[in-house]
Amino acid sequence: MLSKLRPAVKEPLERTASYLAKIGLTPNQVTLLGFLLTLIASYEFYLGNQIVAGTIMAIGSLLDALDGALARATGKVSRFGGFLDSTLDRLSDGALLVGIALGNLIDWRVAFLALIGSYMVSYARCRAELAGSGTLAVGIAERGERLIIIMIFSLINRVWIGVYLVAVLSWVTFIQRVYEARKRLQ
Ligand SMILES: CC(C)CCC[C@@H](C)CCC[C@@H](C)CCC[C@@H](C)CCOC[C@@H](COP(=O)(O)OP(=O)(O)OC[C@H]1O[C@@H](n2ccc(N)nc2=O)[C@H](O)[C@@H]1O)OCC[C@H](C)CCC[C@H](C)CCC[C@H](C)CCCC(C)C
Ligand SMILES: O=P([O-])([O-])O[C@@H]1[C@@H](O)[C@H](O)[C@@H](O)[C@H](O)[C@@H]1O
Ligand SMILES: [Mg+2]
Ligand SMILES: [Mg+2]
Repeated sequence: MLSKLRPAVKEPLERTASYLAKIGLTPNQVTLLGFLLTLIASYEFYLGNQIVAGTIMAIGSLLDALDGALARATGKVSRFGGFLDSTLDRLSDGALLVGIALGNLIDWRVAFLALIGSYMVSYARCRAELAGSGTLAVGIAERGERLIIIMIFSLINRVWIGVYLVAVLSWVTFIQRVYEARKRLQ
């Protein structure tokens, strides 16, 4: 869903990316910086500081949109950069939910369901694309949506609602992707 917004936010992202280029940052550095901020946000969840965590998470996630924009704007797109971006996304998804669960902000079993659901969404896309489906950016709760849900509910000190929603919507998205993959890979 949110990935359809890409063309609409291309220009402000490019402008911000050109600023990052000016201060000498490389795409991989931006990827790592975003990851580091997400780890700090996870620790803040563990401490129970949901609003601080949600705010840091927003900045970290924004950097995730900016690393690719920077790579494209400066001709520094690399296969390793794409690999690093996606791999650190998985670690970030895990760290956030572990931080929320260890901070006792949610029943750990719900966090567990949300985590496996999120991983299945990403894995289904990756595996289907490898099998030749073409870009499988489909479903109600792609990564951008899942992050925004967690952010919004953290900012109102109700992250548990966000995790419940992700636990349900990620599995719905996984099923949507399985159906779509079945259609495309016949
Ligand atoms: C509470 C406040 C105080 C906090 C302040 C923060 C605020 C300034 C902004 C808060 C916005 C917040 C809601 C942001 C949430 C954004 C979040 C949902 C974004 C999620 O990210 C997913 C995003 C990116 O996905 P990918 O990583 O897959 O894509 P790319 O990185 O573009 O490309 C990958 C591709 O690039 C190559 N590559 C990558 C890295 C690398 N090291 N090397 C490489 O070569 C390689 O080819 C890879 O394969 O998903 C995108 C979906 C969509 C675009 C989401 C749009 C949301 C948007 C960001 C919202 C903000 C818009 C706003 C108008 C921007 C203003 C900028 C501002 C700073 C002025
Ligand atoms: O598949 P998903 O979790 O909705 O979302 C994500 C993709 O949109 C993104 O392009 C990729 O870099 C991520 O690692 C992740 O796979
Ligand atoms: Mg990125
Ligand atoms: Mg990323």
